[in-house]
Amino acid sequence: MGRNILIWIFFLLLLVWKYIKVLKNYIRCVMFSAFLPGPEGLPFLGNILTLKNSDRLVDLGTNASQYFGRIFRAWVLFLPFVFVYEPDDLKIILSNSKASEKNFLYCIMHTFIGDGLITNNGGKWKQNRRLVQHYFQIHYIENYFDIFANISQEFTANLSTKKCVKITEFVNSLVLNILHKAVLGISSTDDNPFRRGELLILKRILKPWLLLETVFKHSDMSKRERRQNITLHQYVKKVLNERLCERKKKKIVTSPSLLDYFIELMETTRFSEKDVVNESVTFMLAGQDSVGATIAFTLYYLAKHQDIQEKLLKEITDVSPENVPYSLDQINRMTYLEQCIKETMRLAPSVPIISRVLTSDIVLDNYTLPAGLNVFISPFITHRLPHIFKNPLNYDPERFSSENLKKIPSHGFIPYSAGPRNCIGYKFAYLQMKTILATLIKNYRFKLIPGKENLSFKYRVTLRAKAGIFLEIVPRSKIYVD
Ligand code: HEM
Repeated sequence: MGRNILIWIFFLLLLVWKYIKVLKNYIRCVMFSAFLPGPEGLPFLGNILTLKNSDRLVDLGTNASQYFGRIFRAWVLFLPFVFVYEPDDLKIILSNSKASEKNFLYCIMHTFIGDGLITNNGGKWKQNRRLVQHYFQIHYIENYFDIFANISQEFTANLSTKKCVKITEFVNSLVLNILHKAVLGISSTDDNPFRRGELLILKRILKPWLLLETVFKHSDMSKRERRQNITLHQYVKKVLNERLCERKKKKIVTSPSLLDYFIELMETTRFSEKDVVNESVTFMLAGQDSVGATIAFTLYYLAKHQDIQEKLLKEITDVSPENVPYSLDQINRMTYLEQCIKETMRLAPSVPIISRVLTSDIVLDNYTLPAGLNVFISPFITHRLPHIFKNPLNYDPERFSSENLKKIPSHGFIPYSAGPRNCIGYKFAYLQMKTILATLIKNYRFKLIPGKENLSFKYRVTLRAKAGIFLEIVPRSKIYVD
């Protein structure tokens, strides 16, 4: 009896100690943030309403360093968030995975995405990242080239030339078809559930009582997200089961998909069947809007800057003068195309913000950030710092020529984040985006439409064009089809 009481007291003290530590950290974060500059907020709500105002967000993102200096804070209710955007500071935070982890905002995504590399922390993330990383080496990625090239060509051949095409819709459909084939090894259909997914993270922050898991799980929003999550997981599980049946029948897979590699891991390592499904869903979602938005934004900037589009066309036709499908080597030689994509990702990074919580104090040049602090890292802000990129609002692919590239400081260009939790799919994304854009630009000229010349952003988890992007498409010559 006496021993039981002692054990209870021990656990109680442990609990009290844990909460005292959390409280102590919270008070340190509030004290630290209270003295930082930042946008004006409302009592109690803080800066929540700013999240609804895309124009204000773009203004803050473009002028942060002029308004606030090196770092600034924003409040979501009583929680402070600190924005860090100078390359030297980012290097310290992003390269030290022991000092920072993904924070509670990624738990919000969990209901929809489920477990996977994006949402996991700790040992599970470490194990799966190490196993999956192997299949993202360039020689594996290059195996997908035929999928990228064939589907791009098929879509380009069927692109109707109209005075006004909603380019965002066209590109998203093209990217989803490619992902289906490359990740799941099947062709996409019109009713596949990945066409309908929606992350409700922003809507949830705008109704902050829904940030409490106990309240959220009874809401319609939560039910909708859980239904979507179940549908996506069931869909992938069905594809996996069919694939496993084919393997039992010893059907030979000529061009393996990512799912085939995951099955290989399942058969040889601790990667479980659940991991196969979770990671496949994660990769299907991670590779969709990010790539789609970058391609659509690039076409917009090329339509706006006809001289740059002409220069790019010259590179494409110099490398590939014949009207025949590209080879991998030709795509790899298109360096100006890569510069154009990078310049798009500088001005319009499709992941405009990522977030971390500090697990220990971090010393920067002028500040010590306290443990427990929620930090926002915004490629959108960093890429618009005028002391890193002169005339930051100008679209100029020359910034990424081999000569000028050396002048960009480490962590000055971070569209894929950096450090151990950087984007695992970035080589996949570059090759895919280059192949799609080279196919489109060789066959069509893209032009702005009078009255729809302006691009205004809206922030979701990915950056989007407010009302979509509409362009005029003019055929260059008769298109080639196999
Ligand atoms: C233009 C295209 C893309 C951009 C700009 C992009 C950007 C990013 C960024 C910024 C992160 C870090 C997120 C964070 O720390 O919160 C990330 C992570 C990730 N990305 Fe991408 N991404 C792109 C394409 C892709 C593609 C094509 C795939 C897969 C096929 C992919 C898979 C992932 C995964 C699995 C992670 C989580 C990695 C980890 O934490 O270990 N991404 N991406």
